Amino acid sequence: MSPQEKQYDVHSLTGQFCDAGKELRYRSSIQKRVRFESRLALVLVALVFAMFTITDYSLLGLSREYFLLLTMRISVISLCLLLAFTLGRWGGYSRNLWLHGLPLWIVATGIILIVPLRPDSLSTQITAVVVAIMAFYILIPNLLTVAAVACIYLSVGFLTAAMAFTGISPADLLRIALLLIMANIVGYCALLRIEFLQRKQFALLHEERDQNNQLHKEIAHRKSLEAQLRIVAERDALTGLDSRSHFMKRAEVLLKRSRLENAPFCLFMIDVDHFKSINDTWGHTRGDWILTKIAEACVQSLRPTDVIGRFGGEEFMVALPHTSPTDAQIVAERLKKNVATLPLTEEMGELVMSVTIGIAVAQAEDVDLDALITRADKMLYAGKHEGRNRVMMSQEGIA
Ligand SMILES: Nc1nc2c(ncn2[C@@H]2O[C@H](COP(=O)(O)OP(=O)(O)OP(=O)(O)O)[C@@H](O)[C@H]2O)c(=O)[nH]1
Repeated sequence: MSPQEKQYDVHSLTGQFCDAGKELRYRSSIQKRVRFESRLALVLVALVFAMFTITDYSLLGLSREYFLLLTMRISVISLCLLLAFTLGRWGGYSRNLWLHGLPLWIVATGIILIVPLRPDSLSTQITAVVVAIMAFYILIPNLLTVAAVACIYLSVGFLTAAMAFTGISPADLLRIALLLIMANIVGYCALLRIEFLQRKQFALLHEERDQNNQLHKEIAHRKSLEAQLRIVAERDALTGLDSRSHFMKRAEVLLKRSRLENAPFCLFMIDVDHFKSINDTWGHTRGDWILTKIAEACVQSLRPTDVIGRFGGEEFMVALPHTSPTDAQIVAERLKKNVATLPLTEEMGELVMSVTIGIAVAQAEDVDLDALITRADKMLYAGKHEGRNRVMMSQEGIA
């Protein structure tokens, strides 16, 4: 038996889960229904008890025995109704079990007390006891153990009262005892079966729920993994800018949209000047830090609608939709200036960073980014050639 199945194992004699925690959870889950059914059963018992005052009257008339019986019946009825009210307020089925068992003891005592008061109607009372045993097991919700103990009390009490007050023969007493034993066995087996089936149903429901929860957890885990993978694929790990492939995808979309809208579009190719000497002088870690600072300066120089990515090494690219060549020139100059005024660490002293920017302006025949990149790269190369720290714009495409 797997550990999962073991938790839902039901005891073959008590009809309860072997696992105490599971048993408590089960009882809590049926608490509301049990309360309702118990209260309903108590009201019905009170009604049945009340109805028998009519037969008492027809048998005894307004005699002393009748009034004694009436007092007993009124006590039982009042207690039943009081318990119905109490169960509605405090009848938790996981903790206050005794409150659910109490009505059985009160009704059983009431039935036993009828024997000395109406000793001549024993046959009717035997029927009432058998019916009560069945009702205790099946109609009034209780644990099997609670119902069984109450039924044994009723049976033994009734037999004792019959022996003491009715002058019944030992053979008849034995016959009644056998009848009550039979009633108890049938009631016990019926309730055991009901308890077993209800708990199995509960177990199945919970197993299914557990599996669903597990599945939901796995789906959430996979989704978070996918999101992490997407971030890894779309973001440059050092600068947090778009990765090259993601930048290309986004820039292609922007270029296509600009063509459809007949709007201007520019592309920057940015390269940090003399970065090798930075690495050589200050080390790669400091070089990495400077790259992230330059990336930040670039982002701060752009509009939210512009898209920037790290092209590789110390090279960045920017796509500027809805940007005329004149505006692109202004943005590039601003970006260059922001990089030049970057605050660096004290130990770096007067070190000033610079970038060279090549700009390409989209033309009508540029169906994808390739031609634009080539032109921007050419301009970048020209800028490097002319001494770096400058903005160079391709004249192609400028009206
Ligand atoms: N710290 C750091 N350095 C990088 C990274 N990627 C590329 N580099 C370095 O950037 C330097 C680029 O050197 P070069 O291509 O010779 O260019 P440069 O020194 O910037 O000179 P110019 O571009 O001609 O002005 C190399 O030393 C690379 O190792 C990076 O992620 N971190």
